[in-house]
Amino acid sequence: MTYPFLKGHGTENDFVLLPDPDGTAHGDLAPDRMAARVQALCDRHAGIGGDGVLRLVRTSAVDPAETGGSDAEWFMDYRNADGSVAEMCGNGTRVFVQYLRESGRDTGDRITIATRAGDKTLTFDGADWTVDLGEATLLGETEVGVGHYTWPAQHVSMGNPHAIAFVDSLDPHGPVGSLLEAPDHDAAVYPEGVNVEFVARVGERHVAMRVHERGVGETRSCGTGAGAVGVAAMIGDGAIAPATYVVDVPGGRLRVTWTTAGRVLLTGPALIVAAGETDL
Ligand SMILES: N[C@@H](CCC[C@H](N)C(=O)O)C(=O)O
Repeated sequence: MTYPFLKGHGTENDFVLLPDPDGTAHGDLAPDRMAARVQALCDRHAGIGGDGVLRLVRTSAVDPAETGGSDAEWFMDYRNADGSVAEMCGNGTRVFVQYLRESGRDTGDRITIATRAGDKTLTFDGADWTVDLGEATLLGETEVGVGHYTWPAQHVSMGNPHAIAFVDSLDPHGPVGSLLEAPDHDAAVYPEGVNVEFVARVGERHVAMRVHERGVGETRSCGTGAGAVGVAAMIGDGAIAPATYVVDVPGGRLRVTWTTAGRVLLTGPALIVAAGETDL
């Protein structure tokens, strides 16, 4: 049996999109088989390839325990490439609404979708999407490590967990290395795993980052990570809200605004690049 898919990315954080409006296309799959399907779709050699899967399903077709009883029409069912379920995906939200727009399912410039981390509202300025990620929760200091190097890190939740370490250099030949393996972290602080961002200062209100994502590996971008990094950098600089920082990622450029109300806004592109049918 085949089913439709699309491929899209936001600053090269890439996703397989699975339109499943009434929740029946994959609903027969037990959780372990859905995880296997996600792994097969995301496989870069034998599958379509992606950092994760975005299943697009009407909120009314999903257990309210997962959607938080949201009134939004669409629920973003996000899964990492290893099949694990995550609370949120910042880049994924932009790609999700870009698909809604291109498919004519919702042509508005302002769209609210449900996620496991609550409703997220996105606005379109004609080129980029801005997602209101909500408030960052600052959870204190921890430590991350690569090989025999360790760094102090900020523990920030954007609905999903992040550890942010400021470093002198992001060079893969330097201490941060190739990030082929997950950085060391405190399992007591992060029992569900963590997304680790390494950040270098580039200039005034301008930083660059590399990220090792939980459930994926190193990716070309992480939207919730960029949001958390922006806030950590602003706090480090003693910046007064509202403030906007540029966050460079290997796959492009994102902008992060911290509003006077304490909300974190993430702005960047979203592209749908392919569509087809698969039997994976
Ligand atoms: N790439 C995403 C984050 C995806 C989820 C993450 N790997 C996790 O497990 O928390 C983003 O753009 O935010």
